[in-house]
Amino acid sequence: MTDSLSSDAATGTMTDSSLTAPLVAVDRAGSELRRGGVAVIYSPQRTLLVGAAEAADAGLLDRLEGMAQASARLIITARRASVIGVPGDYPQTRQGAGVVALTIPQPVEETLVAVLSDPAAAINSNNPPPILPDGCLAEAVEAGEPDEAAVILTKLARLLPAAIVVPLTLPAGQTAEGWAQERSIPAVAATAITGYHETAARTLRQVGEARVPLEGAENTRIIAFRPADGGIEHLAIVIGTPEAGKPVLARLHSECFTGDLLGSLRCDCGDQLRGAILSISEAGAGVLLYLAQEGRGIGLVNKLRAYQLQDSGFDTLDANGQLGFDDDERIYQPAAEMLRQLGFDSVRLMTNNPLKVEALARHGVTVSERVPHVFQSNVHNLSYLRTKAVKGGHLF
Ligand SMILES: Nc1nc2c(ncn2[C@@H]2O[C@H](COP(=O)(O)OP(=O)(O)OP(=O)(O)O)[C@@H](O)[C@H]2O)c(=O)[nH]1
Ligand SMILES: [Zn+2]
Repeated sequence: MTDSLSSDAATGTMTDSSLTAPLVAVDRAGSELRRGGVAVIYSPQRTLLVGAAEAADAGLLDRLEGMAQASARLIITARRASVIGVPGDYPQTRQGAGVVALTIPQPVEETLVAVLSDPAAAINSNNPPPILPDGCLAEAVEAGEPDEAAVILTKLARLLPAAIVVPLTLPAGQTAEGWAQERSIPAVAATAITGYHETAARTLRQVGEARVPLEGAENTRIIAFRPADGGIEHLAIVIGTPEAGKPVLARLHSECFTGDLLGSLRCDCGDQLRGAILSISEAGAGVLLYLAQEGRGIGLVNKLRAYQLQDSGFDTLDANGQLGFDDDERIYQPAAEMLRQLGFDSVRLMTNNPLKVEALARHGVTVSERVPHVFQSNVHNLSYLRTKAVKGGHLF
């Protein structure tokens, strides 16, 4: 591999090994956290040894504090901090709210980590918010710090958004990467984590394509796009032959295992997916992007957790907040990149969600028209749809 940009002959896309290396480092560190292991996250100023709060049993906590010879702190999102009643001066918005570092009693106990980071543990512990023990200190973390990257890494790993971190004092002359390598621990730069989504989108390339006749849309091709770290693929479902140079009828559909595949009545996704395919087919041509961002970007497991919270009274947006997520964690750079590679720079977008229109425009795709995409509600999804309209600004 070379460090220079090179053109992929089959797709015309650009690949760059200097983009791939950080993606792979993020992927390795995230996998390690999912397995209950530790990773090193570094910036020019600070190096942290990190584990996922979700995996924090006594063994992991001992390992973190023992290896780093320092006290662990719990990093949670500002949204979770607000839910559990952490006092302090940190942003408490519903979107992109940053993270808070909690200094908690030493040695850090796994049950306290669970109660602070996991609403299910908090509910089961009969310990309703505010649940912060006396003497805990909360500190807002500056954007770009490795602590913030640690939480983003847990999100990328589709875990609860919370991390245990211990500062590392490196021996003179040793780099964070060198320290980690000696101990067979993955190391990743904080900037690689914070820039992951954008970099991954830039490296998407077409890796597979086939004709797949669908019910009601027989002239259909499916094209798979994969990022350079071998991460999860997004799919373009191209129906008919969209005319070049004219706005293409397009639907951005975020993966919903329960709705799309199982026909869950909790949401409207199944109807929207099949409805979009039929409408595009009836219109003659268009494209549906099937985006791998289940549960508005929080992953299937966290969506199931959110459903459980909804069954105890929280609406779809507040359930995300209880877990420490933003209302909507989705990103649309991959969609914009796929459209670009397919040769579409202007779309007639089938959506009720103004955020999708804004996001596509921000990523350089012209939305010439918003085409409403509304389906009949049912008794199970009525309040979900109402919340999206009243609190989420969806246009029904
Ligand atoms: N976190 C969370 N995700 C949900 C819930 N219900 C559905 N989803 C996810 O929401 C996404 C559905 O979004 P879309 O239909 O693409 O988008 P939308 O924001 O409703 O906008 P439209 O284009 O108008 O449909 C899928 O990823 C679902 O898995 C929920 O209660 N909580
Ligand atoms: Zn759904």
